Amino acid sequence: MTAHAIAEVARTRRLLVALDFDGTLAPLVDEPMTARALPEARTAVARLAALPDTVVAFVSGRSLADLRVIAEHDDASPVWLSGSHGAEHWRPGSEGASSLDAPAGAADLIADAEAAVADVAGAWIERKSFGFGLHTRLADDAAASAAARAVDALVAERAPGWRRRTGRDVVEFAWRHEGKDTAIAALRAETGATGVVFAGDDVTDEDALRSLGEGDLGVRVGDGETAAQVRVADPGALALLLDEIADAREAEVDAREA
Ligand SMILES: O=P(O)(O)OC[C@H]1O[C@H](O[C@H]2O[C@H](CO)[C@@H](O)[C@H](O)[C@H]2O)[C@H](O)[C@@H](O)[C@@H]1O
Repeated sequence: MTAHAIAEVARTRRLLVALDFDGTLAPLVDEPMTARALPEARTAVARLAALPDTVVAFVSGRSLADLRVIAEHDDASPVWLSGSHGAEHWRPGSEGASSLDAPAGAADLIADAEAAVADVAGAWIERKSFGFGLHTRLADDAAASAAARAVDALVAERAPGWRRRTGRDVVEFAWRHEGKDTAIAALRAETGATGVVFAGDDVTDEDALRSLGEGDLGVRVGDGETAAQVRVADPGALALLLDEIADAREAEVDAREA
């Protein structure tokens, strides 16, 4: 099944390989800014991005600026970026500036969320381009629930229109409502892709996976319900799969040029 699906998508005229970052290219870690893609994932991404009619994009919930740091991404990179779940973009040759115009009261709300969890062991607030995330990876279950209740109550009262998303030991709140489906639609249109590979590990990645169509390939990394056709165990297994896609795509390019 997997080999057949890879062979099919690799034959498409113009291929977009869109990849979630945390938990997909990079193993999850306790301190978010220390996350890095596995070396073998970096190698596979570089192989794919160097091929003709093949575009690689990272589609992440991270703020764009943070994504560029952890992905060790610079202005010379051929890798396209969608950050903040599709609300921020960087394209090759662009400046990648985002308009962050926060709604009234956002700064006070985020400061109050920080104060609300300051004494909860293992809980902390990540400030993001369009809101914030409550992290509880290092909290026990009771503390994590208490922190979520406190923050949920604040947002319900002061910003009921903000989008709430759950992830791996994180609850995020954002005044922008784009999802990874939006990111895939924009990337598909801008790249002229005729086939898309998307891989992700988390609930938010399912927005992208559900948006895929005929001729595309969805990959779920790890456990959990999914709309993906293919599942791999972890980022190491995903790196191997990306290498297989690169092999198949190279063969396709060679055949076209012969
Ligand atoms: O869409 P992604 O690229 O998967 O980003 C989703 C969130 O990733 C980060 O949090 C997650 O990874 C951290 C580092 O491994 C981990 O400590 C945390 O428990 C995970 O939830 C990031 O901090 C969030 O802003 C992203 O939205």
